[in-house]
Amino acid sequence: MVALFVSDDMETGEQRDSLSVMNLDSEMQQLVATMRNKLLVVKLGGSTLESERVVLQDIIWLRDCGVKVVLVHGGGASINEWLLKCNVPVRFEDGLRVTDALTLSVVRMVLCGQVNQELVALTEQLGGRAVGLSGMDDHMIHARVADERLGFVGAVDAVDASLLERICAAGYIPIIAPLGLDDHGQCLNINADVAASHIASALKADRLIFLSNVCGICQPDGEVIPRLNGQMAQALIAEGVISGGMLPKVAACLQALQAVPCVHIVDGRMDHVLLHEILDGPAIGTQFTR
Ligand SMILES: Nc1ncnc2c1ncn2[C@@H]1O[C@H](COP(=O)(O)OP(=O)(O)O)[C@@H](O)[C@H]1O
Ligand SMILES: CC(=O)N[C@@H](CCC(=O)OP(=O)(O)O)C(=O)O
Repeated sequence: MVALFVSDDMETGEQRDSLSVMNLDSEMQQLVATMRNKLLVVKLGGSTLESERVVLQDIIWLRDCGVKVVLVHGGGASINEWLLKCNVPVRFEDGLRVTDALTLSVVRMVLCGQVNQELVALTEQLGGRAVGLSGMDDHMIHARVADERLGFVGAVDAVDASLLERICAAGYIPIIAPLGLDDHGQCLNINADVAASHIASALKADRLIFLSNVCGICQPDGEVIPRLNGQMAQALIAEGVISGGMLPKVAACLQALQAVPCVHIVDGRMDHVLLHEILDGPAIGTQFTR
C-alpha cells in the first residue's frame, strides 16, 4: 500500500501544494516505471467535482512520472443548479439530458466557461501544465443528433485524437469538456462518460478510469459488483438495478472495452483513489470484462 501526504511549500511560503509519495519501495518504483509513456484517460463526474483538488494532484504526479493523462470532465450537477436558477426545467431520459436551445446555452456556459476553466486554473495553481478545450476544438468530436426527442444531444460518430496526441506529447494535460460538432457546425451536448469512452478508444488508451460518486456498480443491497461483462450488465439493466446516470456510464464502459484493455469505475470521493488505483492495482470499484 502506498502512503501519501500533501503539504504546502514551506520554503517559499507559496500556497502551491506539492504531493510527495513516501515509502515508494522498489516494487512501487518498478510499477510506476512500467506506466511510463502509458496513456490514461480519466473521467471526472460532475458529482465528484468536490474531490477535484486531490484528483488533479494525482494526475500531475502521474504526469511528472511520465504517464500521459487525459482528463474528461462532466458537470451535470452544476448544469442542473444553473438551469434551476434560470427557471429552465431539468429533464433526463435514460441518463441523458433533454437539451433544447436554451438548455444548450447553459450547458455550454457551465461546461466551458465554468467547470473547464476552474479545472485548468486549479491544475496550473497546483504546478501542472494544462490545456483546456472542448470536443469542438479542431473538430475533435464529430457527432450527430442522437435522438430528435432529446434535442441537441450528440451521439459520437468519430474522434480525431491527433490534437490530443500532440498536446500529450508536449507534456501537457488536456482537460476536455464534452461537447461535439455535427456536419453543419452545430454544437451538441454529449454525455461526458460517452465522450470519455470514445476519446479513450481513439487514443488507444491503456486505461480508462471513471471517477464517480458511488463505490462502483452496486447490487440493490449496496454490495459493489467487482467485475461486470456485457451480459451481466444487460440483465441488471433489465431488472432495473442499473438506472439513471449509470445507464450511459455502463454503455460507455462496454463500448470502450473494445479498444481499451482496462476500464474501471471507482469512487472518486476516496482520498487519492487514482494513485491507489494505479499503484495498488484495480482492487476497488467495478472492473469491466469482455
Ligand atoms: N446499480 C447502480 N449502482 C450504483 N449507482 C447507480 C446504480 N444505478 C443507478 N446509479 C446511479 O448512478 C449515479 C452515477 O451516475 P452519474 O450521476 O451520471 O454520475 P457521474 O457524475 O459520476 O457521471 C449514482 O449516483 C447512482 O445514483
Ligand atoms: C447529454 C448529457 O446528458 N450531457 C451531460 C453532459 C455533462 C455530464 O455528462 O456530466 P456528468 O458526468 O457530471 O453527468 C449533461 O448535460 O449533464
